[in-house]
Amino acid sequence: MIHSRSELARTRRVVVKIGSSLLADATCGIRHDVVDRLVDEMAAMIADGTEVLVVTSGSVALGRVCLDWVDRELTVHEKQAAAAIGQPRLMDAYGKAFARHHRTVAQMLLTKDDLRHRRRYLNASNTSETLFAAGVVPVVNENDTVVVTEIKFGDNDSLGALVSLVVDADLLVLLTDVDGLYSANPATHPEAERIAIVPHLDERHVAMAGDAGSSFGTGGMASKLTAARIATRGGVATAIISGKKPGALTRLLAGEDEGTLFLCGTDRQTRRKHWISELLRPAGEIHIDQGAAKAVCASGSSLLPVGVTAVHGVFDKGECVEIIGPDGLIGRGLCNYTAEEMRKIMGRASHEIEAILGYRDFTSLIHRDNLVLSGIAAGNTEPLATTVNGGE
Ligand SMILES: Nc1ncnc2c1ncn2[C@@H]1O[C@H](COP(=O)(O)OP(=O)(O)O)[C@@H](O)[C@H]1O
Ligand SMILES: N[C@@H](CCC(=O)OP(=O)(O)O)C(=O)O
Repeated sequence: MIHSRSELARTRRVVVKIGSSLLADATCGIRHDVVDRLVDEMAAMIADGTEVLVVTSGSVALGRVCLDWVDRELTVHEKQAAAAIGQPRLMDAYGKAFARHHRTVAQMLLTKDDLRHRRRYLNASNTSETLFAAGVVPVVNENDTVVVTEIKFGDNDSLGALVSLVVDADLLVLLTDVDGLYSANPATHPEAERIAIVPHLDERHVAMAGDAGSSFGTGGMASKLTAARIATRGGVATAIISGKKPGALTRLLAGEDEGTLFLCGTDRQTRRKHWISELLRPAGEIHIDQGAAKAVCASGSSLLPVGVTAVHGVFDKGECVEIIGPDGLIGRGLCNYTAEEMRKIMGRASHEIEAILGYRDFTSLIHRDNLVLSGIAAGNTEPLATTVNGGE
């Protein structure tokens, strides 16, 4: 895990997210000069032994330029159509730019829904491992043509953060048109100052973030901070740097003072727990009494039926539920029994499960390996992340 700038020189695997504001030009479409320059830097990093995965934006922006749909708001379907036009152009640009360095690129189009399913999450992970092993550069974007509101990533910053967890990167770099987080939006506050290092991302930093600076960007600085929080909590340091400054990426990885570096929290969750806390949508609630809350929070125990006072919702085995204690949300976890079964065994001792249900696969309702405490229950002040980018 990276805890200082000097450790960046040891980066083994990096996810580089490139924003639309860098790649798209309202008159000529894709900025080949920018793609070529960034690819040159990434190819040099790969040659030095660092594995690179690119998360790229720009398909919608490029499609808009192509269709001359630049000066108006687009409907969701128009954005999807624009993405279908822009995406092959993007891949063509990366393919040609990396080919100059004798590198092959591979396209991976993902949706958040893909990553919610454990098997698909692991498939995405295995595919990228295979590509890394073959020396190929994976280029990821959201699968814009198939997403609808409930499965859409807030933006590609969050996609970059989630992908950095999927591939177990050491570093996520968000390349944009500004060289880091400033004390206020520099587009409107020229006196704002760059924040060089953020040891612990908190509400003060969120309050500094404003909207997108260009007509092609989405989410602005706020979405980059959401991404930094997701990644750093999962043990992936995150940097926001300017993609407009030649050599900035190279200097960052050499440990020099570029952009803003967000250090990893000390409370790294396992990848599985991070998947539970960041990606899954709770299907119900389990209410527990004080004794169970204490066992789960203070002793890290599995949740047993004896401490459960109520079960709300309809859910299957393996689904994610929220755990509510007498003082509020405690955490979330994956269920070993269905909601209907849980209602039958709640308040009862584990040895009674078989007599009540006719079988007993587990003594607990939620095993501690599948249970993630919320910030306060876990002993820190950050609230539990329930959704990416506050959406859904
Ligand atoms: N506190 C801040 N510090 C730096 N940039 C900020 C801040 N608040 C808002 N911004 C804006 O965020 C923009 C970058 O976000 P965005 O346009 O969505 O980029 P991208 O397309 O690269 O994802 C910057 O151009 C800047 O105007
Ligand atoms: N998947 C979309 C990403 C849109 C997006 O998040 O843009 P940005 O804020 O520039 O990273 C596209 O390729 O246009």
